[in-house]
Amino acid sequence: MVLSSSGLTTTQPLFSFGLISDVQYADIPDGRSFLGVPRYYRHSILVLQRAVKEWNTHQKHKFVINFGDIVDGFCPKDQSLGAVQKVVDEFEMFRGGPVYHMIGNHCLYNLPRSKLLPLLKIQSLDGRAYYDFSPVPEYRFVVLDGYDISAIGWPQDHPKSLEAMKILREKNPNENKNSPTGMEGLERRFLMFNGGIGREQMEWLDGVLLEATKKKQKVVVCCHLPLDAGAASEKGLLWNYDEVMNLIHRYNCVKVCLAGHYHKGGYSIDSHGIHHRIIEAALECPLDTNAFGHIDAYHDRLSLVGTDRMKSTDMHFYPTS
Ligand SMILES: Nc1ccn([C@@H]2O[C@H](COP(=O)(O)OP(=O)(O)OC[C@H](O)CO)[C@@H](O)[C@H]2O)c(=O)n1
Repeated sequence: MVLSSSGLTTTQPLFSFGLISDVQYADIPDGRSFLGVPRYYRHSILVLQRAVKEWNTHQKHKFVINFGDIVDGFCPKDQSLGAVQKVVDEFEMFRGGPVYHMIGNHCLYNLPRSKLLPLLKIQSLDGRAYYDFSPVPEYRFVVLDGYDISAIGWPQDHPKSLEAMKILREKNPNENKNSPTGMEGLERRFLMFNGGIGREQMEWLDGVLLEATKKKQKVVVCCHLPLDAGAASEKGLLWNYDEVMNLIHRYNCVKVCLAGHYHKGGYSIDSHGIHHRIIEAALECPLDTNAFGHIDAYHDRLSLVGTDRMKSTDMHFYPTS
């Protein structure tokens, strides 16, 4: 406990970290999404620069998490490598500790995993992009690879690509597999710009949650793709979000799931008391507006302190026996 400037006692967080999502930078003029929402491709890197400056000013953040889609799919392909490097370099200006990246669909429109993962410093075998880390003994972060089973990012004849195309052919009747036309409700998630978690990653997740439970750690699950329909459009959900959540619900250790992809942002608490917070996109910030923030982590809650378009959210953990 410390005394605040108002004279009230406050509890110090165990640790803090910065967060930002969907920078989707490209050196191209402003444009719009498929559905007509304005996108500010050049301004988004300025949002990131302001974020890093603020995180450095705080001098308390232990690390930063980038929730994916570092560069936009409209980035001219001969500029992809340079554009990703340019955004990574901006993240590297963070002085407090490591920056943890995850991959999104727009990253994969630009570069194959073999080029992308080293640039994002995601150490992996065979192109896998899932990992975990524990910044303090009380907490564990799990970063999922939502494009493990995906029709983008793997060579066309790769087993994971073939598995993804099979799912899309079975689930999506449209010729354009990015289109949800004629699909109903939650089935609308079976779009090519989404993906799924494969069996091996599910087994790995099971092992991490078991170990975290034994160590009495609180777990924060991070994925580019949202895991709860209450917090995002069904068109943005992980294909097998239901299987992943069924696994997570078998344990009591996961307290919060954080994601990007659904640019508007969102928030829900699911039937097991797990908080789902979707992070507002930096890409959709008009001139001189921002969408970044930081999270203060306590024993009993995560408190997201957002800037501008990123809403602040207090996530108190559901009591477990
Ligand atoms: N009905 C649609 C929607 C999109 N597309 C094409 O799919 C590609 C990806 O779309 P985009 O909106 O850029 O994807 P984001 O990751 O930025 O956003 C995801 C959603 O917001 C999730 O809720 C792009 O080439 C679109 O033109 C399409 O063909 N048909």
